[in-house]
Amino acid sequence: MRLTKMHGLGNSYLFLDGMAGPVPPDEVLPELARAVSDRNFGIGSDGLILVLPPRDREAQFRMRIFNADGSEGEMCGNGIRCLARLVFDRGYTRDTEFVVETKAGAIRPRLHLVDGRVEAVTVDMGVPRLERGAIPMAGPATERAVEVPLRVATGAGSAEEFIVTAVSMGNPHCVVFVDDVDAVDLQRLGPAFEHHPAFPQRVNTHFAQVLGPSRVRVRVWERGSGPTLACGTGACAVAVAGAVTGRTGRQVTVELPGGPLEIRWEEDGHVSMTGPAAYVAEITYDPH
Ligand SMILES: N[C@H](CCC[C@H](N)C(=O)O)C(=O)O
Repeated sequence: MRLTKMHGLGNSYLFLDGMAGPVPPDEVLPELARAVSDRNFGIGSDGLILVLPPRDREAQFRMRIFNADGSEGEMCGNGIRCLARLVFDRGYTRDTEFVVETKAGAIRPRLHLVDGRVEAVTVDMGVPRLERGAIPMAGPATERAVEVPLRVATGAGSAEEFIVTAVSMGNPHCVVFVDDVDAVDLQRLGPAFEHHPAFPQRVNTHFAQVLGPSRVRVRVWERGSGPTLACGTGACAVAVAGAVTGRTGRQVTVELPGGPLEIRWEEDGHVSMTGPAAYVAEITYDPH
Protein backbone atom coordinates (compact mmCIF):
# COMPACT_ATOMS: atom_id res chain seq x y z
CA MET A 1 0.00 0.00 0.00
CA ARG A 2 1.47 3.33 -1.07
CA LEU A 3 1.29 6.09 1.54
CA THR A 4 2.62 9.64 1.57
CA LYS A 5 3.78 11.08 4.89
CA MET A 6 3.27 14.83 5.20
CA HIS A 7 3.11 17.28 8.08
CA GLY A 8 1.86 20.70 9.02
CA LEU A 9 4.16 22.15 11.70
CA GLY A 10 5.11 18.66 12.82
CA ASN A 11 1.50 17.42 13.04
CA SER A 12 2.05 14.51 10.70
CA TYR A 13 -0.34 12.29 8.78
CA LEU A 14 -0.10 9.38 6.38
CA PHE A 15 -2.05 10.07 3.19
CA LEU A 16 -3.79 7.30 1.29
CA ASP A 17 -4.60 8.49 -2.23
CA GLY A 18 -8.08 7.37 -3.17
CA MET A 19 -8.04 9.48 -6.33
CA ALA A 20 -5.62 7.06 -7.98
CA GLY A 21 -7.39 3.85 -6.98
CA PRO A 22 -9.61 2.05 -4.47
CA VAL A 23 -9.15 2.41 -0.70
CA PRO A 24 -9.79 -0.34 1.87
CA PRO A 25 -13.37 -0.81 3.13
CA ASP A 26 -14.67 1.25 6.06
CA GLU A 27 -14.50 -1.61 8.54
CA VAL A 28 -10.71 -1.90 8.29
CA LEU A 29 -9.86 1.82 8.35
CA PRO A 30 -9.69 2.28 12.16
CA GLU A 31 -7.26 -0.65 12.52
CA LEU A 32 -5.25 0.55 9.51
CA ALA A 33 -4.98 4.03 11.08
CA ARG A 34 -3.79 2.52 14.38
CA ALA A 35 -1.28 0.26 12.61
CA VAL A 36 0.35 2.84 10.32
CA SER A 37 0.38 5.56 13.01
CA ASP A 38 2.23 3.35 15.51
CA ARG A 39 5.69 4.88 15.95
CA ASN A 40 7.30 1.49 16.73
CA PHE A 41 5.45 -1.25 14.88
CA GLY A 42 4.18 0.98 12.10
CA ILE A 43 5.36 4.02 10.15
CA GLY A 44 4.64 6.64 12.80
CA SER A 45 2.26 9.61 12.53
CA ASP A 46 -0.60 11.41 14.29
CA GLY A 47 -3.09 9.60 12.07
CA LEU A 48 -4.27 8.57 8.61
CA ILE A 49 -5.96 10.81 6.02
CA LEU A 50 -7.85 9.55 2.98
CA VAL A 51 -7.96 11.67 -0.17
CA LEU A 52 -11.21 10.73 -1.95
CA PRO A 53 -13.37 11.79 -4.88
CA PRO A 54 -16.22 14.04 -3.67
CA ARG A 55 -19.83 12.99 -3.07
CA ASP A 56 -20.93 16.63 -3.01
CA ARG A 57 -21.03 18.19 -6.51
CA GLU A 58 -19.70 21.48 -5.08
CA ALA A 59 -16.48 19.81 -4.01
CA GLN A 60 -13.47 18.61 -5.98
CA PHE A 61 -12.20 16.32 -3.22
CA ARG A 62 -13.29 14.65 0.02
CA MET A 63 -11.11 14.21 3.11
CA ARG A 64 -11.51 11.66 5.90
CA ILE A 65 -9.22 11.84 8.94
CA PHE A 66 -8.54 9.03 11.38
CA ASN A 67 -6.65 9.68 14.61
CA ALA A 68 -3.79 7.50 15.84
CA ASP A 69 -6.26 5.54 18.01
CA GLY A 70 -8.40 4.76 14.95
CA SER A 71 -11.22 7.17 15.82
CA GLU A 72 -12.49 9.34 12.97
CA GLY A 73 -12.34 13.11 13.42
CA GLU A 74 -14.56 15.59 11.58
CA MET A 75 -11.77 17.85 10.32
CA CYS A 76 -8.05 18.44 10.41
CA GLY A 77 -6.56 21.86 9.75
CA ASN A 78 -2.92 20.86 9.30
CA GLY A 79 -4.05 17.83 7.34
CA ILE A 80 -6.20 19.75 4.87
CA ARG A 81 -3.31 22.09 4.03
CA CYS A 82 -1.22 19.02 3.21
CA LEU A 83 -4.08 17.48 1.20
CA ALA A 84 -4.46 20.71 -0.79
CA ARG A 85 -0.76 20.71 -1.69
CA LEU A 86 -0.78 17.01 -2.56
CA VAL A 87 -3.78 17.11 -4.93
CA PHE A 88 -2.32 20.15 -6.72
CA ASP A 89 1.16 18.63 -7.03
CA ARG A 90 -0.32 15.39 -8.38
CA GLY A 91 -2.24 17.32 -11.02
CA TYR A 92 -5.71 16.30 -9.77
CA THR A 93 -6.57 19.97 -10.07
CA ARG A 94 -5.02 23.02 -11.71
CA ASP A 95 -7.06 25.30 -9.45
CA THR A 96 -5.33 27.04 -6.56
CA GLU A 97 -8.61 27.40 -4.65
CA PHE A 98 -11.17 24.62 -4.33
CA VAL A 99 -13.68 22.94 -2.01
CA VAL A 100 -12.90 19.85 0.05
CA GLU A 101 -15.82 17.92 1.50
CA THR A 102 -15.28 16.89 5.14
CA LYS A 103 -17.42 15.63 8.02
CA ALA A 104 -17.26 19.24 9.27
CA GLY A 105 -18.72 20.53 5.98
CA ALA A 106 -17.25 22.21 2.90
CA ILE A 107 -13.76 23.57 3.61
CA ARG A 108 -11.92 25.84 1.16
CA PRO A 109 -8.13 25.80 0.91
CA ARG A 110 -6.29 28.42 -1.17
CA LEU A 111 -2.73 27.68 -2.32
CA HIS A 112 0.04 30.31 -2.27
CA LEU A 113 2.48 29.51 -5.09
CA VAL A 114 6.00 30.83 -5.54
CA ASP A 115 7.51 29.87 -8.92
CA GLY A 116 4.78 27.22 -9.25
CA ARG A 117 5.63 25.64 -5.87
CA VAL A 118 3.15 25.57 -2.95
CA GLU A 119 4.72 27.79 -0.30
CA ALA A 120 1.77 28.04 2.10
CA VAL A 121 -1.96 27.37 2.25
CA THR A 122 -4.76 29.55 3.58
CA VAL A 123 -7.91 27.68 4.57
CA ASP A 124 -11.42 29.03 5.15
CA MET A 125 -12.21 26.86 8.17
CA GLY A 126 -15.86 27.84 8.30
CA VAL A 127 -17.87 29.36 11.15
CA PRO A 128 -17.03 28.38 14.76
CA ARG A 129 -19.69 27.49 17.31
CA LEU A 130 -19.46 28.29 21.03
CA GLU A 131 -20.91 26.07 23.70
CA ARG A 132 -23.97 27.54 25.40
CA GLY A 133 -22.98 26.81 28.97
CA ALA A 134 -24.08 23.24 28.45
CA ILE A 135 -21.22 21.46 26.76
CA PRO A 136 -21.09 19.99 24.05
CA MET A 137 -21.13 22.91 21.69
CA ALA A 138 -24.24 24.28 20.08
CA GLY A 139 -25.32 27.51 18.44
CA PRO A 140 -23.31 30.09 16.52
CA ALA A 141 -20.36 31.91 18.03
CA THR A 142 -21.25 35.34 19.35
CA GLU A 143 -19.12 38.15 20.74
CA ARG A 144 -20.47 37.43 24.26
CA ALA A 145 -17.80 35.85 26.38
CA VAL A 146 -18.74 32.32 27.36
CA GLU A 147 -16.51 30.74 29.98
CA VAL A 148 -17.58 27.73 31.96
CA PRO A 149 -16.16 26.25 35.17
CA LEU A 150 -15.26 22.61 34.61
CA ARG A 151 -14.28 20.26 37.44
CA VAL A 152 -11.68 17.81 36.15
CA ALA A 153 -10.72 14.64 38.03
CA THR A 154 -6.96 14.81 38.30
CA GLY A 155 -6.37 11.36 39.76
CA ALA A 156 -6.20 9.79 43.23
CA GLY A 157 -9.70 11.03 44.09
CA SER A 158 -8.76 14.68 43.67
CA ALA A 159 -10.26 17.16 41.23
CA GLU A 160 -9.37 20.65 40.02
CA GLU A 161 -11.63 23.35 38.63
CA PHE A 162 -10.69 25.07 35.38
CA ILE A 163 -12.38 27.90 33.50
CA VAL A 164 -12.81 26.74 29.91
CA THR A 165 -14.21 27.99 26.63
CA ALA A 166 -15.53 25.23 24.39
CA VAL A 167 -15.49 25.92 20.65
CA SER A 168 -16.52 23.68 17.79
CA MET A 169 -14.72 23.91 14.45
CA GLY A 170 -16.80 20.97 13.32
CA ASN A 171 -14.68 18.99 15.77
CA PRO A 172 -14.81 19.69 19.51
CA HIS A 173 -12.23 21.87 21.29
CA CYS A 174 -11.76 22.94 24.89
CA VAL A 175 -9.58 26.02 25.42
CA VAL A 176 -8.02 26.60 28.84
CA PHE A 177 -6.20 29.91 29.35
CA VAL A 178 -3.25 29.56 31.74
CA ASP A 179 -0.49 31.87 32.98
CA ASP A 180 2.32 29.50 31.97
CA VAL A 181 1.83 26.72 29.40
CA ASP A 182 5.18 25.19 30.33
CA ALA A 183 3.84 24.52 33.83
CA VAL A 184 0.90 22.43 32.52
CA ASP A 185 1.18 18.71 33.26
CA LEU A 186 -0.11 17.69 29.81
CA GLN A 187 0.32 13.94 30.33
CA ARG A 188 -1.95 14.12 33.39
CA LEU A 189 -4.46 16.79 32.34
CA GLY A 190 -4.73 15.87 28.65
CA PRO A 191 -6.46 12.53 29.16
CA ALA A 192 -8.56 13.91 32.05
CA PHE A 193 -10.01 16.55 29.71
CA GLU A 194 -10.21 14.24 26.68
CA HIS A 195 -12.40 11.76 28.53
CA HIS A 196 -14.38 14.25 30.63
CA PRO A 197 -18.11 13.33 30.75
CA ALA A 198 -18.98 16.90 29.66
CA PHE A 199 -17.68 15.94 26.20
CA PRO A 200 -19.63 12.91 25.01
CA GLN A 201 -17.58 12.84 21.76
CA ARG A 202 -14.36 13.40 23.74
CA VAL A 203 -12.48 16.67 23.07
CA ASN A 204 -9.26 18.24 21.77
CA THR A 205 -7.80 20.36 24.59
CA HIS A 206 -5.57 23.44 24.22
CA PHE A 207 -3.74 25.13 27.07
CA ALA A 208 -3.16 28.72 25.95
CA GLN A 209 -0.94 31.48 27.36
CA VAL A 210 -1.74 34.94 26.02
CA LEU A 211 1.48 36.82 25.16
CA GLY A 212 -0.28 39.87 23.73
CA PRO A 213 -3.44 40.96 21.87
CA SER A 214 -2.28 39.10 18.75
CA ARG A 215 -0.01 36.36 20.12
CA VAL A 216 -0.84 33.17 22.04
CA ARG A 217 1.36 30.22 22.96
CA VAL A 218 -0.44 26.85 22.98
CA ARG A 219 0.20 23.27 23.99
CA VAL A 220 -2.13 20.62 22.59
CA TRP A 221 -3.61 17.33 23.71
CA GLU A 222 -5.56 15.91 20.78
CA ARG A 223 -8.56 13.65 20.97
CA GLY A 224 -7.43 10.27 19.73
CA SER A 225 -3.77 11.23 19.18
CA GLY A 226 -2.54 12.71 22.47
CA PRO A 227 0.17 15.39 22.54
CA THR A 228 0.86 16.77 19.04
CA LEU A 229 3.18 19.52 17.84
CA ALA A 230 0.31 21.45 16.29
CA CYS A 231 -3.45 21.40 15.78
CA GLY A 232 -4.91 23.60 13.05
CA THR A 233 -8.55 23.36 14.07
CA GLY A 234 -7.39 23.87 17.65
CA ALA A 235 -5.47 27.02 16.76
CA CYS A 236 -8.70 28.39 15.25
CA ALA A 237 -10.59 27.49 18.43
CA VAL A 238 -7.96 29.26 20.56
CA ALA A 239 -8.21 32.44 18.45
CA VAL A 240 -12.00 32.45 18.71
CA ALA A 241 -11.86 31.81 22.47
CA GLY A 242 -9.31 34.61 22.87
CA ALA A 243 -11.54 37.05 20.99
CA VAL A 244 -14.85 36.18 22.69
CA THR A 245 -13.26 36.36 26.14
CA GLY A 246 -11.63 39.69 25.37
CA ARG A 247 -8.08 38.34 25.76
CA THR A 248 -7.04 38.86 22.14
CA GLY A 249 -8.11 40.55 18.94
CA ARG A 250 -9.53 38.66 15.96
CA GLN A 251 -6.17 38.23 14.24
CA VAL A 252 -3.81 36.03 16.22
CA THR A 253 -0.49 34.30 15.68
CA VAL A 254 -0.90 30.99 17.48
CA GLU A 255 2.54 29.73 18.52
CA LEU A 256 2.47 25.93 18.71
CA PRO A 257 5.38 23.67 19.67
CA GLY A 258 5.81 22.89 15.94
CA GLY A 259 5.63 26.53 14.79
CA PRO A 260 3.22 29.42 14.20
CA LEU A 261 -0.18 29.51 12.50
CA GLU A 262 -1.78 32.80 11.40
CA ILE A 263 -5.47 32.85 12.33
CA ARG A 264 -8.05 35.51 11.46
CA TRP A 265 -11.65 35.44 12.65
CA GLU A 266 -13.09 37.41 9.73
CA GLU A 267 -15.96 39.88 10.03
CA ASP A 268 -18.16 37.46 8.05
CA GLY A 269 -17.82 34.97 10.90
CA HIS A 270 -15.51 32.59 9.02
CA VAL A 271 -12.13 31.69 10.50
CA SER A 272 -9.13 31.59 8.18
CA MET A 273 -5.89 29.75 8.94
CA THR A 274 -2.59 30.12 7.09
CA GLY A 275 0.39 27.82 7.43
CA PRO A 276 2.81 25.44 5.69
CA ALA A 277 2.42 21.92 4.29
CA ALA A 278 5.48 19.69 3.91
CA TYR A 279 6.32 16.27 2.47
CA VAL A 280 8.30 13.73 4.48
CA ALA A 281 8.36 10.52 2.40
CA GLU A 282 6.65 8.27 -0.13
CA ILE A 283 6.25 4.92 1.61
CA THR A 284 5.30 1.41 0.62
CA TYR A 285 3.51 0.00 3.67
CA ASP A 286 3.81 -3.77 3.54
CA PRO A 287 3.72 -5.42 7.01
CA HIS A 288 4.30 -9.18 7.05
N1 LIG B 1 -4.51 17.86 14.14
C1 LIG B 1 -5.73 18.24 13.53
C2 LIG B 1 -6.90 18.07 14.42
C3 LIG B 1 -7.30 16.68 14.49
C4 LIG B 1 -8.46 16.64 15.37
C5 LIG B 1 -8.74 15.23 15.81
N2 LIG B 1 -7.83 14.87 16.89
C6 LIG B 1 -10.17 15.13 16.30
O1 LIG B 1 -10.53 14.06 16.73
O2 LIG B 1 -10.90 16.14 16.24
C7 LIG B 1 -5.72 19.68 13.05
O3 LIG B 1 -4.68 20.14 12.68
O4 LIG B 1 -6.74 20.34 13.00
